Amino acid sequence: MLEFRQVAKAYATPQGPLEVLAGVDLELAPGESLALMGESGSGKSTLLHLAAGLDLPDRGEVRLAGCAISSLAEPARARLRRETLGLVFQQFHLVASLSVRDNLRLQARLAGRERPDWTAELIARLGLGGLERRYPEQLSGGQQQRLAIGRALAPRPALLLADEPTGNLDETSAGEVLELMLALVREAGCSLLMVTHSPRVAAPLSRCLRLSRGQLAPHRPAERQPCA
Ligand SMILES: Nc1ncnc2c1ncn2[C@@H]1O[C@H](COP(=O)(O)OP(=O)(O)OP(=O)(O)O)[C@@H](O)[C@H]1O
Repeated sequence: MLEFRQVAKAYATPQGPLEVLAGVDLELAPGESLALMGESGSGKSTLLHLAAGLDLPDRGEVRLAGCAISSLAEPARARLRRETLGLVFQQFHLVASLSVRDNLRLQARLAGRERPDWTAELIARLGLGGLERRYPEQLSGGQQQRLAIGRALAPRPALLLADEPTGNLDETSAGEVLELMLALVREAGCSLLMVTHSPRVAAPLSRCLRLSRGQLAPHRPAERQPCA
């Protein structure tokens, strides 16, 4: 589903190049869920952006759904992203001028996969029934985050990329939102790559890797190692 082959990425800084990924290999199988942990600044968001083709590696290759997304021009990357990926970030990036229902419909339509029955089911599953006509600013933080997750899943993507998807929520809402997201992902047979600082959030996923000094290594989140 997603493959990194010897991916390297550095940023130019006033102090010289900052090497964030130093030849990273990664393979995520269809339906697999992977938690990505690591200290602040270790490069987790960078890795996620490369996976989505929002940025390009300096060396190596990123393959998404069998396509070398890192070798495509931006219009083709954008198409592959629309057709294959759901993205959930800490900032919800909802369309403020569209209602709950239209936020969901827009995303599905952009991917050419609008299904009114699925939109209706999502609204119910997200606990947003009765709020379909509201605008994002008229929702609570937890409701906005559920909508952001629903919007990412509306086109039934093959892979969901999530960056601290419950980072802005209180513990109870975070637990509920996470449970809902994992259930929807499982039912859809969708793969999941999720960045998190929380061992509790990482624990239910099938695998956990830790990014440190530009390299990925297997990690056991339950042990609450220093990255938590
Ligand atoms: N555009 C950029 N230019 C220069 N440096 C950058 C740029 N983007 C990120 N960095 C640096 O690269 C490193 C990795 O950043 P990244 O955001 O990927 O880390 P992260 O693990 O996601 O951090 P956090 O957990 O705090 O969100 C950091 O040291 C950051 O300051």
